[in-house]
Amino acid sequence: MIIPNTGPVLVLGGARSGKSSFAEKLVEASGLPMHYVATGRAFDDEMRERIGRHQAARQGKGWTTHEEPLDLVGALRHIDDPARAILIDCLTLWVTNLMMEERDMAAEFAALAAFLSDARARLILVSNEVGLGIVPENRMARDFRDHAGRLHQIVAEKSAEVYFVAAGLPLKMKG
Ligand SMILES: Nc1nc2c(ncn2[C@@H]2O[C@H](COP(=O)(O)OP(=O)(O)OP(=O)(O)O)[C@@H](O)[C@H]2O)c(=O)[nH]1
Repeated sequence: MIIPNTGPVLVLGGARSGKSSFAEKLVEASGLPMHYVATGRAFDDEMRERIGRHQAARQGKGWTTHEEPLDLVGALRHIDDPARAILIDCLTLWVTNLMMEERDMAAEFAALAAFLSDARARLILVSNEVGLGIVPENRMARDFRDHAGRLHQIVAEKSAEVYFVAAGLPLKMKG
């Protein structure tokens, strides 16, 4: 059975909260061909190892992987199709990559919002909720937290469903 696509789904959570596996289950339950858009970059051995583990976990399950650290909207437009389910993992790494390249954050977020308004594929977007702790000591970390918070509000507004995952348990916040 194919569940109707009512609009994008945003899955938020902390590190190791189980948000990615919850999001993967939503995509698998769609019954549609599954596309994984990774924004992560292998900067060091630890990240290479992590990415390798994720790739191994998806192996043989029918996922098609796309790696796009910066032009997320371009990559999504390229594969947007009503007969596909697309998992975007994750928005906070995209924010990190945009900041590293000193991109215009407001313009990038507006482009994503515009895409979400008319996207045809079933979209599941994963992101880290990073705003719950104490105020970060350095300026860059504070800017990152603020960009992520703004982006989450923009994406949540465009989403049909929003979940917050903690301890492997999803809490539905919208939809
Ligand atoms: N470049 C690239 N990155 C990938 C690939 N698969 C996964 N990743 C990245 O790995 C990241 C997730 O890594 P983790 O830190 O292990 O997971 P997490 O999101 O903190 O953990 P959970 O809360 O359990 O989901 C994602 O945000 C992806 O961008 C891939 O095939 N290529």
